[in-house]
Amino acid sequence: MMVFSEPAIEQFSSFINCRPTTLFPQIPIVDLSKPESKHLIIKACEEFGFFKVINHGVPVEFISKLESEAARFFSLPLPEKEKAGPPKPFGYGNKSIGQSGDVGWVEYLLLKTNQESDSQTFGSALNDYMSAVKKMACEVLEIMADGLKVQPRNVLSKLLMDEQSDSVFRLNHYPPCPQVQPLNGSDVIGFGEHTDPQIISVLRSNNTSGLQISLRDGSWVSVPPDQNSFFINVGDSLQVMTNGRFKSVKHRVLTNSSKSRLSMIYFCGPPLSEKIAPLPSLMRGEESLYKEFTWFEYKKSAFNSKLADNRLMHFQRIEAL
Ligand SMILES: C=C1C[C@]23C[C@@]1(O)CC[C@H]2[C@@]12CC[C@H](O)[C@@](C)(C(=O)O1)[C@H]2[C@@H]3C(=O)O
Ligand SMILES: O=C(O)CCC(=O)C(=O)O
Ligand SMILES: [Fe+2]
Repeated sequence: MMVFSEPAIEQFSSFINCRPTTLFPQIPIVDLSKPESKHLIIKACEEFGFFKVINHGVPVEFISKLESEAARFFSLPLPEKEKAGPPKPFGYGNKSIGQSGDVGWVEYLLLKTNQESDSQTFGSALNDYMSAVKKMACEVLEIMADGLKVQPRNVLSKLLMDEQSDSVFRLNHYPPCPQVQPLNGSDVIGFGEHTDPQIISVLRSNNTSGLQISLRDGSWVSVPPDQNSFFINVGDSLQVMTNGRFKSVKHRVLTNSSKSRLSMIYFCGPPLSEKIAPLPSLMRGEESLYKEFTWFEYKKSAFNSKLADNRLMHFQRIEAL
């Protein structure tokens, strides 16, 4: 059972007034089985830093098995869930996100990706799902490299394939938040606005709405949920690797008044020692917009920041501003 009680919502400070919500019907859809996918991916990353993937090859039974295991986990009594340990860096958390005081109407589980899980809770469902999603993420990154005309085509995907890859997996559960209506139509924040620090994030959710992305003009649009597809976010690291040609997408989750949302996200990170810098073949004589740094340095700084902070700001070259 979820631990959020009625009085808790009154103390809960994360409300925003953001109605009416605009839908995002023009969301780019990339069919991975089609040759034009490379052009569509580049256009989507340049325009939105976000797109939806169909014909992804992740077996539907892997998805539904993990979804039902996750739903079972989140329905356990709190002391059972807390046996997963606090989310510092891996474990179960609720309401509190990160170490800098952010809160959301969410409970979650943060998990390692680079070692076979012997989880009693999830059995083989976790490994099956993560392996299939990692394979699909590599395919997306290879098609992206083709679209960018950078070689070798595994220049990005090899960072995920590396044994030391610092990827993270996250299960988020947003219980229904029925108290929303009386509060003057305000929305309760499930997960506050932020960009993801990694290369790309691969998100799958059940059919409950809530995810919003920010467009280049600063407006927020709601992403219609689609449980049969995956959504890809451009992260800060890919912004740097493309020297700002792609921008990491600002996104957030608002709670739903009647349905719970369950999302599973694979955050594709490089090894800690990896230098995050623009890909040389993308730099036609231009200067890097960013200082040199490793993923370890970026992650350390990111994990000390607030969710909504512009984390890349500290790594921009002043001369290039
Ligand atoms: C407030 C925070 C939570 C976060 C670490 C941070 O200090 C800033 C980035 C946040 C984020 C967003 C994407 C992923 O959900 C996440 C696991 C990550 O890598 O960066 C979270 C971090 C977290 O929840 O610990
Ligand atoms: O749960 C979601 O749908 C998105 C959450 C998110 O953006 C994150 O965990 O970084
Ligand atoms: Fe995110």
